[in-house]
Amino acid sequence: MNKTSSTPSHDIPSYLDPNNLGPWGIYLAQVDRVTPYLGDLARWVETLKRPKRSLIVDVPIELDNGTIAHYEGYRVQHNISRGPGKGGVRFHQNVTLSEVMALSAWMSIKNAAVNVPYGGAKGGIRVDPSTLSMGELERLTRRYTSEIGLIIGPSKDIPAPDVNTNERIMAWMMDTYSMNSGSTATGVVTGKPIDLGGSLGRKEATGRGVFTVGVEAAKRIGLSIDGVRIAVQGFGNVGGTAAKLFVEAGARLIAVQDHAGGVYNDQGLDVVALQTHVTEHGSVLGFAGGEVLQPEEFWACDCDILIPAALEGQLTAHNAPKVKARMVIEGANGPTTPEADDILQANNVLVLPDVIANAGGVTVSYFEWVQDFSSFFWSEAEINQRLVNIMTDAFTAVWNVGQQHKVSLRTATFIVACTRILHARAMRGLYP
Ligand SMILES: NC(=O)C1=CN([C@@H]2O[C@H](COP(=O)(O)OP(=O)(O)OC[C@H]3O[C@@H](n4cnc5c(N)ncnc54)[C@H](OP(=O)(O)O)[C@@H]3O)[C@@H](O)[C@H]2O)C=CC1
Ligand SMILES: O=C(O)CCC(=O)C(=O)O
Repeated sequence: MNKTSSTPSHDIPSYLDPNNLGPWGIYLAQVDRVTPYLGDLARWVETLKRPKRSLIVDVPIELDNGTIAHYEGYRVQHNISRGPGKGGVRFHQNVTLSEVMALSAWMSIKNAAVNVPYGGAKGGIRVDPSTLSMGELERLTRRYTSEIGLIIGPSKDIPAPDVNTNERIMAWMMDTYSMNSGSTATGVVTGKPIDLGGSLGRKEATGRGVFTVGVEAAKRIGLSIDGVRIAVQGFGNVGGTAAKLFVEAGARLIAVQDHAGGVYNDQGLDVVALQTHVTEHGSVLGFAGGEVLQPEEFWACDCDILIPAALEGQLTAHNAPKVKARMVIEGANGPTTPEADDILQANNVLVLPDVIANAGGVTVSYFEWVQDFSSFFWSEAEINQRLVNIMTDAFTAVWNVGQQHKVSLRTATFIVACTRILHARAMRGLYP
């Protein structure tokens, strides 16, 4: 190709449309906000606006009724300057390439913010897994793993659980990759069952990290956890664990909302009984220990700490003005739109952003990966203590940058993380 016909260096491929209004567009807006704080490294910022690799795969499986169904799957490695790609796999009916790109980019930021030696990646399949039998789910997982096997591996890209995926799915992924590569490769995924090289503490790690940074931030704004009123959206792995830890520390869980409905009790919901109810009935709906809460009432409920722990785009310009909480802790990835961010900041609501608040999961995933490589496993107490140390130090660094530049904690986290990523990029140079 001659020079005049080559693509200009800042031509934007259509799938990277900067006017994208979905999660990818939100991520790009967040990068734009941090760019003025990057100094000389700003010359590399375009790197953050383009995923390194985006793989779209067709995942055909035979359903139990004999028909063949095709699902679209993705694995995106946003940035691998600091180490292998790392991030979860989501099975959900609304998964899109734009969403997976944004989730992979947030993984790059998160991993750099807590300084674990990874880049950022994420994967997913557009499927409602509740419509599949166990056999269909296993076939789907195994076929997807084989399809993305081109780019994953213990030193290339290491998946983990996310929405609607769990340790059983990680076991199938590990087994499929191992069969295809001819040796048992425990380090190819994290969040595995303990008996297959999983780590103690991983299941609760994201919620524990949410709790840890919540306590740290509360200290700084003079909020006592004892008696504090919390409301949680999403009562799965992250929301359920965070709620339980806050309640154990003396907080009162007054509202919970999941996909099917909401439940409220001004005197406090019994978190253990609620978890049992969800396990038995699949939702908080119908829980006898509280009254029904309408979806629009949830965001306006009279709480001190609000924890969105479900999906992206939940706190918007529409409901952010109603928030009464003093603090929002983002257990979910991307729950707050940039407009909502501005409204919350103007209303003096402190937002602890996803890219630091929910980093506990990947931190213990890192411990799992290290333990698998060394075949030497740590006690749960040791893991939890190391997790708390990393989260506390990372949060303190972000808090100090926020104070120094008088910016939101989201922008502060991006300053810390983007500086680390782009410094690594600059040191590595461009040419093979
Ligand atoms: N698992 C992990 O280690 C990490 C997860 N995260 C993020 O945390 C969030 C939750 O993940 P996780 O807990 O693992 O997922 P789970 O699948 O365990 O739980 C998801 C929860 O969100 C609820 N939910 C789904 N859609 C909605 C909706 N539209 N409105 C209200 N509630 C809804 C689900 O309710 P229902 O069951 O009724 O559908 C369920 O309670 C995601 O954003 C994920 O990316 C971040 C870091 C690590
Ligand atoms: O544990 C991991 O590797 C990643 C978890 C994840 O997907 C996330 O933090 O959003």
